[in-house]
Amino acid sequence: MSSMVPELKFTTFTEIDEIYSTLNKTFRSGKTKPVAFRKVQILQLAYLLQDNLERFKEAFAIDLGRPPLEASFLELDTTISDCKVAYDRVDKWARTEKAPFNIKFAAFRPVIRKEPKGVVLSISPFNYPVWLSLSPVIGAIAAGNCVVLKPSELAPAISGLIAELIPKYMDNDVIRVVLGAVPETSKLMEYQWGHVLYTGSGRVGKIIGIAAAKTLSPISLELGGKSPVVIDAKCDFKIAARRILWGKCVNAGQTCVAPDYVLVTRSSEDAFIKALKDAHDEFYPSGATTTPDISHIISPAHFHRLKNLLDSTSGTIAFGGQTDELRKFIAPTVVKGVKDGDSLMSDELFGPILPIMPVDDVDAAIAYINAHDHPLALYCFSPDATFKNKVFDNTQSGSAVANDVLVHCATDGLPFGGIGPSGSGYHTGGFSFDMFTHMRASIDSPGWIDNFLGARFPPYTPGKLASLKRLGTKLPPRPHISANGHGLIERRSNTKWLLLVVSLAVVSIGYTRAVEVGEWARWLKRLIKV
Ligand SMILES: NC(=O)c1ccc[n+]([C@@H]2O[C@H](COP(=O)([O-])OP(=O)(O)OC[C@H]3O[C@@H](n4cnc5c(N)ncnc54)[C@H](O)[C@@H]3O)[C@@H](O)[C@H]2O)c1
Ligand SMILES: CC1=C(/C=C/C(C)=C/C=C/C(C)=C/C=C/C=C(C)/C=C/C=C(C)/C=C/C=C(\C)C=O)C(C)(C)CCC1
Repeated sequence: MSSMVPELKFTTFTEIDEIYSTLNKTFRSGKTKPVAFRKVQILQLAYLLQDNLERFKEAFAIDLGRPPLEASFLELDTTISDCKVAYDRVDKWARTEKAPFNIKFAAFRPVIRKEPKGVVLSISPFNYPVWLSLSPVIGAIAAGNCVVLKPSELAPAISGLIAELIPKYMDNDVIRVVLGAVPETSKLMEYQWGHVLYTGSGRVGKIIGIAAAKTLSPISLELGGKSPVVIDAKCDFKIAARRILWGKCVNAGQTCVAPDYVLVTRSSEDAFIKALKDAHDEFYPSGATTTPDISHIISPAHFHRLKNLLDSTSGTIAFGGQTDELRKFIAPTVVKGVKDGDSLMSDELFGPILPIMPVDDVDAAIAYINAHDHPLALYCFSPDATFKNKVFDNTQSGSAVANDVLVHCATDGLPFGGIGPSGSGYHTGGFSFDMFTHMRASIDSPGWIDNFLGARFPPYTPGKLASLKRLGTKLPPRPHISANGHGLIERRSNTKWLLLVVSLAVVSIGYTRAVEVGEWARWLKRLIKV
């Protein structure tokens, strides 16, 4: 490890106890409540990154062999941008919100107070060790919480750097980093938390979910899965191939929303693979095995997992396939003719291997997707709105992305999250703020309301019941259910309102006329007198 990168020293259990108790004390003191305090912390976090870009890039190279461009574009810039968005919008996010106007309840002056949940915990994975560690911290701080961050032990250079810099830039009584692996995370999960955000594999997600249930800590799970790509034979293969190959090769495929596999019609399989090969040769003109533009696999265990999957496939390697155990390197590899049940189709790949599964048509592609867990992302490349709608309307996934990959994660204003086995809960921007915020319902009831609501008090009488019934809800007309089971909602008749408007118009015109006639009559009278 470079001399600039600190050694990873795991946090002891005694220190974890102290951290939990200090942060709870801080939260109870109300220190994190003023929005101005939160904004200072958010800005400090942005400068933590901006002042140390070179150290972070170096740490990325150590942990993941990550090319500096990918480190900047995908993580450092994205996280700084998240800080700026939160800094600019937190005043608005944190503002007490009025409930939608409803004449029945208006007198209560109902509002939603945006309150922090308390001391929250974020457990992050190795693959995007800056963005997935610090972006949730931004949301948690913006929402006025105290935070414990547990970054991944598999990315020791980045996690160590974060642990070194957080105390230098941020309030140590409000945010702390716990370094460690399974024992330290298990210890953390013994406490009750205002909220737990877990980002990582579904396997560990289950363990964390069970632990959170024991203390009734609310939890969001950001998990993974196999994100499919559906290719329409009519799409521009050159554009589709470049984008898909980029999404597969970025961070050596170790991206939760990486395109996992491609579903393409049989007749287009070869043409699409040719487009992928052209993109590959354009990206890596002197070959993929020597390029500095591909990250390495995080650990020997993951390298061997991927190599075993590749060795056991029944598909044919169209290109790539080179591996180097010493460098934990796997070349971008496209495997053609992959069938359901293949080793490459069993689990999320999380590596630079792209299986191509030929299908008869788009219906077969949809059927395959629906027979498996809802993915974190579903990609569809097509110029045709009918094709895209067919794919998206008949499937479920965390996100539905047409004609690109990955960039939706960083698209301002969109929630990022899975569905079912790919996760629950949403983060980034205002969605992170909401995740770490308690929406505290609040009303202030005036005394005079009992003139209308006094009937709620015992002794209960038929008269009181009838008067409360008058306040009840009036439903629209009952829907007509047709033979095929579909319901038809009858349009509510507007005659009543029309009659009211017409009568008002008649009365006001009549009145004006009457006034005018009166004026004329007075004028005539005066004339006759003269
Ligand atoms: N949905 C998302 O936003 C998202 C983002 C990135 C990664 N992921 C998923 O994360 C996975 C890869 O990341 P990973 O390998 O670092 O995940 P992981 O589940 O192995 O580890 C994540 C975190 O959990 C901790 N952990 C591991 N085992 C534990 C245990 N038994 N008990 C308690 N804590 C434990 C680790 O220390 C780490 O901090 C992939 O499945 C990927 O799809 C999801
Ligand atoms: C330049 C001008 C203009 C155009 C601007 C445009 C078109 C800007 C487009 C920017 C885009 C598309 C940026 C995309 C960024 C995508 C990123 C950073 C993706 C990040 C993905 C991540 C972090 C994935 C993470 C996955 C994880 C964590 C899973 O494990 C105009 C046209 C506006 C005019 C002015 C000039």
